Amino acid sequence: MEKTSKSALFLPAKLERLRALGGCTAGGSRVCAWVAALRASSPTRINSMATVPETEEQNSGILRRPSALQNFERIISASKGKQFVMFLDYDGTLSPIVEDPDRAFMSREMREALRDVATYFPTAIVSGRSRDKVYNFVRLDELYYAGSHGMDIKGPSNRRKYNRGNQSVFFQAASEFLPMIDEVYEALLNKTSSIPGAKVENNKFCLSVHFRCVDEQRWAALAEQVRLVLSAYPELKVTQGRKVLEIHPTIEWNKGKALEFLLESLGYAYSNEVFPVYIGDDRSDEEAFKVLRERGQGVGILVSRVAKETNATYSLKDPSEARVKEFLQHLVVEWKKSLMQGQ
Ligand SMILES: O=P(O)(O)OC[C@H]1O[C@H](O[C@H]2O[C@H](CO)[C@@H](O)[C@H](O)[C@H]2O)[C@H](O)[C@@H](O)[C@@H]1O
Repeated sequence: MEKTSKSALFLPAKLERLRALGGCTAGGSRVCAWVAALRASSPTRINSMATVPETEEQNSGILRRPSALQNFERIISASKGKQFVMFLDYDGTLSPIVEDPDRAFMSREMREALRDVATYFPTAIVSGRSRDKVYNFVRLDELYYAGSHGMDIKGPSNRRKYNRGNQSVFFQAASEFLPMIDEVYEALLNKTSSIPGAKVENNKFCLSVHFRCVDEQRWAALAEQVRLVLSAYPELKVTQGRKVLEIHPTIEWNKGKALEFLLESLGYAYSNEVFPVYIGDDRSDEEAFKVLRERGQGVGILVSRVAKETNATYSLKDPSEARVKEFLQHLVVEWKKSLMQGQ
């Protein structure tokens, strides 16, 4: 009698699991891996309006980082005598995650908190969005903006208070990729137009393919279109965000490099007098957390409802907006207090 191997016995169950992963039965392991990562990236949608909160159990075994709010005093005492520099991600950190990326507005209160922070500390937004788009949401001229995952950086035009080099800050890491990104954008628009809910966003030096409003059974089909289009562009790579595939040039540049670039522009490249704080919710923010960890400077703060593997030191729990705003407000109050005590 022919012997059935152990792996063959498991095959139907394995296929069933793959099917459950967004209709992932074709397209190879790359597409299935993307779909699996997308499923894990954000709360599951049960209808067009509601989300199911993820639970701690989903990530059992991973310990949540201590709360940045509960450890506020500790952060302040570590920063004594140093210059705070604030770095903030946009989506999911300063604005809530919503279904339509064009409507991810920041609240008036958050804008106020951000404006206050930027009055006292150099402050940068580091986002996957294009620089123009993120500026249009935030609309504060006194900030530094690093769009396209840090590949497009511009400092404030109207103020050089913190810029010790006193030069205006402007840097684009991937200009030569612009025509290619535009070409791939058109191809993706064309190839994904028949998939209901699919959205392709042009973020200038990178692209986002949104899965949030696509039926999960069609996720593999959408991911397969991305794979097919990109097979002609080995110069581009794909990373996963919150129900989004992000397409970037394969260059050694990311949010961590942008953080280093900005610290250098501010005159803090090799300084011990600086205390950078980076707050973000996404995989792409991990590069920046890692840089802080390696420099042994400042703190990375992960915004997340659940415990996750992270290079951040602290965390802020959802609702992200409320917690991030509270943290920024605390910082300003504490700073004003220290100024008064110093007088
Ligand atoms: O680096 P970020 O500022 O966090 O940008 C990352 C991506 O954010 C946006 O997508 C995410 O937020 C959308 C609005 O809430 C949501 O609909 C989407 O599902 C999320 O992935 C943005 O639209 C992308 O282009 C960015 O890459």
